[in-house]
Amino acid sequence: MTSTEFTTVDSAAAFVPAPATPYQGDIARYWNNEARPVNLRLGDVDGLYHHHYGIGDVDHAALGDADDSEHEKKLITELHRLESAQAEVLLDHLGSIGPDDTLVDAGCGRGGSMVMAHQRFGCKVEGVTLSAKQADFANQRADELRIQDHVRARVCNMLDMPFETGQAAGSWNNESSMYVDLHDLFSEHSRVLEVGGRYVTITGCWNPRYGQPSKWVSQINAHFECNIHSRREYLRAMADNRLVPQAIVDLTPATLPYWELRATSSLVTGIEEAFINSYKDGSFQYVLIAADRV
Ligand SMILES: C[S@@+](CC[C@H](N)C(=O)[O-])C[C@H]1O[C@@H](n2cnc3c(N)ncnc32)[C@H](O)[C@@H]1O
Ligand SMILES: CC(C)=CCC/C(C)=C/COP(=O)(O)OP(=O)(O)O
Ligand SMILES: [Mg+2]
Repeated sequence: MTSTEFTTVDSAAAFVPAPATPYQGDIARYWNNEARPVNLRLGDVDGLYHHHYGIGDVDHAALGDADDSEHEKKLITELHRLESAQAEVLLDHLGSIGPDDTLVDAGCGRGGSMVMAHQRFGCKVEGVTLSAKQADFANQRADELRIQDHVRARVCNMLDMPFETGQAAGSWNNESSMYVDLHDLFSEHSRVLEVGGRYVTITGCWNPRYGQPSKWVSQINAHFECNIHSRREYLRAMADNRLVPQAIVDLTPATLPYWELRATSSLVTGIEEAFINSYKDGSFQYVLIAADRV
């Protein structure tokens, strides 16, 4: 076998299943083509590549003066620090996970959260994404870190995961639940989680108190080809699928500093205004929900 054949066989792209729906085909294409500097340059800071947003206060001392020649580099490092802080908070809510446990990252992107989970708990982490490019990227990072026996991404639909019933001690969606029907999603998490297992999501959701999705929420949906759900829909779909919330944390005030900082950077993508305005007018919320599988 030539080295080229090895590359093909080892690549997640060699095993790409047909998309379950035309929409999922669109989403696979979207993430296969994604290469925004706001994601790649932040990931280059320490090799943890995220496709989620940040939380926490900005460290203005670390940023230095705006006319400092290193300012942009410091700003990128700071945005990345806030994105990793977000993943740490998600992992904090998984409860006690041991090295013999398996975790499932549903919609794992380039795998940054999976690496962090393995580094924290020593456990196995299985990720799924629709994008072969993302799965290859995540698996290459795992190889480079020599944790490929514990961290693995594959191309598959999170609504139909190749894991056994009750196999996972914990599972999560980090900004990936707005691509699927929530009843279907929580039914599948409920299946793969052991009884007593923990599910965690961090997500943007529209606020039922606002009434309907605001124009900013509609703009975010159009930008990412996703379908943001309401907070009420999350709670209802969990209740219908044996997932009992133990913590509901409104992270909206904690994520605003990230967005306000990002809006000043050279890496803006044009979606910053929609996030800032919808968080400020109360139509959109950044929320963590941790639930027990009962
Ligand atoms: C915004 S990214 C989040 C990535 C990752 N959770 C993170 O925090 O970096 C959304 C991810 O959801 C995945 N996704 C969307 N719909 C999916 C589905 N039906 N099955 C599996 N993955 C899906 C995409 O492929 C992408 O990896
Ligand atoms: C909170 C909500 C509604 C999220 C939608 C899902 C999404 C696209 C998350 C960030 O991905 P990214 O890191 O690739 O986006 P960006 O390029 O804007 O940083
Ligand atoms: Mg990003």
